[in-house]
Amino acid sequence: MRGQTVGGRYRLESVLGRGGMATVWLAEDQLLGRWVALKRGNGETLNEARAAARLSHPGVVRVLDLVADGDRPWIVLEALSGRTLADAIRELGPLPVDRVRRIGLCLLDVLEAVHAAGLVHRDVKPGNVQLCADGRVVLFDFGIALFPGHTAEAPDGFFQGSPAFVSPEQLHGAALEPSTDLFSLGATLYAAVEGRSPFDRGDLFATVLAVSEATPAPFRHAGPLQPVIEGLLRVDPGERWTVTRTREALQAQSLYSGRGRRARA
Ligand SMILES: Nc1ncnc2c1ncn2[C@@H]1O[C@H](COP(=O)(O)OP(=O)(O)OP(=O)(O)O)[C@@H](O)[C@H]1O
Repeated sequence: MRGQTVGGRYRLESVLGRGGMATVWLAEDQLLGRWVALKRGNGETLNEARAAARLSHPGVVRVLDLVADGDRPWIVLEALSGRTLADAIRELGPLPVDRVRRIGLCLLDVLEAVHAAGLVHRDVKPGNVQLCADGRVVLFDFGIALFPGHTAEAPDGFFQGSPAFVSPEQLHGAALEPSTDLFSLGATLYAAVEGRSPFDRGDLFATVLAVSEATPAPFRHAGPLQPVIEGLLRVDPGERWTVTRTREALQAQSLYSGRGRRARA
């Protein structure tokens, strides 16, 4: 497909990444003379475009256009630099506690904006978080985001989400609140600081069981982040830490470690 022009305007240049459902291309917008990312459509495309388009936040991928070409739509997104958090974990192993704390604070801001817009993302995981070269931490892939008043039911009845990062209530098909994204944030921060998924047990049944009981693999590297992650990984959404509580805890730790650094300097 390289060299193909989509929608009479976007020339496909190279593959930026592949997900379970889609290949994302770097393309040149020949009208405006800039680089963009093009994601070939599937059943989720309209949902994804509409959800992300509701938001204007530096931590949310920008939707630039939606074009029809042949039998499928393509979604045109800002081209993000850097790599996904999943790639960073794969390449570097457990990330430093301070870095994960900063990533956590950025993602809390993003989720606050997502939830304030009435959306639930439902697919927060390291593979959907981009660590950009300019320091931005960006959440993308709003393909299964839930709009207010819509049920979580997949059109074809199949489960939607990534089993190792969804919340217990998402697994059980319960009504979803913003707190479901906070559980997934906890699993994402665990993966970043521990270098492995908290619940992935190699086979689907064991993974699903571990998520339902919210029993993460033992902590080894999280240090002061452990109680915060445990607060996010509460099975009961009513007991789970909120954005505000998590932010306060992470900010208090930043202040403390900042003082520590100054004291040592
Ligand atoms: N705007 C973007 N800029 C740069 N790279 C991107 C962008 N959007 C996606 N990618 C890359 O493409 C890959 C696949 O994208 P995405 O996760 O949206 O596809 P998907 O098939 O919906 O994923 P999933 O496996 O979660 O269903 C990502 O992992 C990322 O590396």
